[in-house]
Amino acid sequence: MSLAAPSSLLKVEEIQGRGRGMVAFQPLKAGQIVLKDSPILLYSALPLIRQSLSASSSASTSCFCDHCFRTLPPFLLGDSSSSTVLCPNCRYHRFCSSSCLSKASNSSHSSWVCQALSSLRSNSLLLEQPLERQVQANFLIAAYNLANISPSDFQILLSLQGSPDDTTIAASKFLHPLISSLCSLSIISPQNGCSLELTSALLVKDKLNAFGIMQPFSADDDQRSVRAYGIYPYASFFNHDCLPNACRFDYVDINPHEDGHNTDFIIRMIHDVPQGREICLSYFPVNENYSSRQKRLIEDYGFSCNCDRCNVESNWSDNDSVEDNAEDEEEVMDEDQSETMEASDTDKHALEDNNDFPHAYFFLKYMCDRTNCWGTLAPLPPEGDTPSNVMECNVCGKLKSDDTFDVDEGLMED
Ligand SMILES: C[S@@+](CC[C@H](N)C(=O)[O-])C[C@H]1O[C@@H](n2cnc3c(N)ncnc32)[C@H](O)[C@@H]1O
Repeated sequence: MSLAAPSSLLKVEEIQGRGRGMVAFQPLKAGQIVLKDSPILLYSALPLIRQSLSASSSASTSCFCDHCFRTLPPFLLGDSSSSTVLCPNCRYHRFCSSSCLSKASNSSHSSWVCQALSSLRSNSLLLEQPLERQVQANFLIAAYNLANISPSDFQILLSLQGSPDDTTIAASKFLHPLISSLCSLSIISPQNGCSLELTSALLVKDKLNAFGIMQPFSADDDQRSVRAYGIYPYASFFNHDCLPNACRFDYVDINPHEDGHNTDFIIRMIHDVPQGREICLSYFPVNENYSSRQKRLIEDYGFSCNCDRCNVESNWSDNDSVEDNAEDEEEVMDEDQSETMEASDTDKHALEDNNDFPHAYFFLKYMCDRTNCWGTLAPLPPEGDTPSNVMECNVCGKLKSDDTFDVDEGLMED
């Protein structure tokens, strides 16, 4: 199944050596929103049996809504003032409202999912497995459920990039017998069957295409964990670049409660690009060094990166970090250079010939400087033809003006 073009701004094209990718269909402006996407499938990144939030037996059984993944307030048994609701069947999964429970009962927490997850929670073989295997089980339950509740979305999932490799085949050899023994899997997915091959194919689609929906940013926590994973049908066409020209924003826990779009993504341009240029995201924070990026890209996504930045950094010693080099560059950059860097990325290439670290401008201008954040900054959307000079961090949400002075956040709320 092929998806229609996601918007008039982008088209999906075959890119040599990279499969499909997203290409600018017209010149794009810094801050411009080029895509809004909603997940076709979401699943929890937590272990099958979650730790309680406190040692008390009356403590919460989970800390996110099991449908929209909004953060839930602590839940005390017997507290009738709590607006959160438990699934009346399993009494385990919790939802932020009766409306979310009702939506979930017809979709993400169907009676099949409810029974399947309950049986997995009593499977000692699976509970002894590492977290990754348990989360893959969560995914497979969600994916086979999708086959039943939305066959067209299931076909979209199957059409995403990825063919099974040794790792996913090994995982499916363990998981497939477990999942296929669950109550009437053949009823849930009649037209697709439930073969070992299908389970392997699903696992690799997930591995290469799922986006992590992170815990809220906290300056005290340098290891933000993932609360859930989602499959986004259009956003999964973006290829990776270690110097991205667009970045992903989500407004989890911020989007209005009722609208059902808590986990939607917005992709915004970091800077101007001309028509025909490929639009790429970075699949992880841009501060990682060359060897750790290459390792992640090979292990998690099955390719080695040969982007401009990797070509430069492959010659650095292992101890060099972008921060060290960016600081060195900051000292030598004069006013004229800074202005050049605000211009289009055609100008960027002019800078490249002269520096050991031609991409220093990116880290100075587009990397958030808040402790433990490592987010990327993109301008707010332009108003008409007028570009915004306010940059927003896609991790901590900090707003700052393009000339690096913090913006009064009260003023920004209007
Ligand atoms: C989320 S998908 C991106 C879209 C994908 N190219 C497609 O055809 O659907 C991720 C996969 O795209 C490919 N890919 C992404 N960025 C790449 C890059 N910079 N160089 C080579 N392959 C890349 C890898 O196969 C990766 O596992």
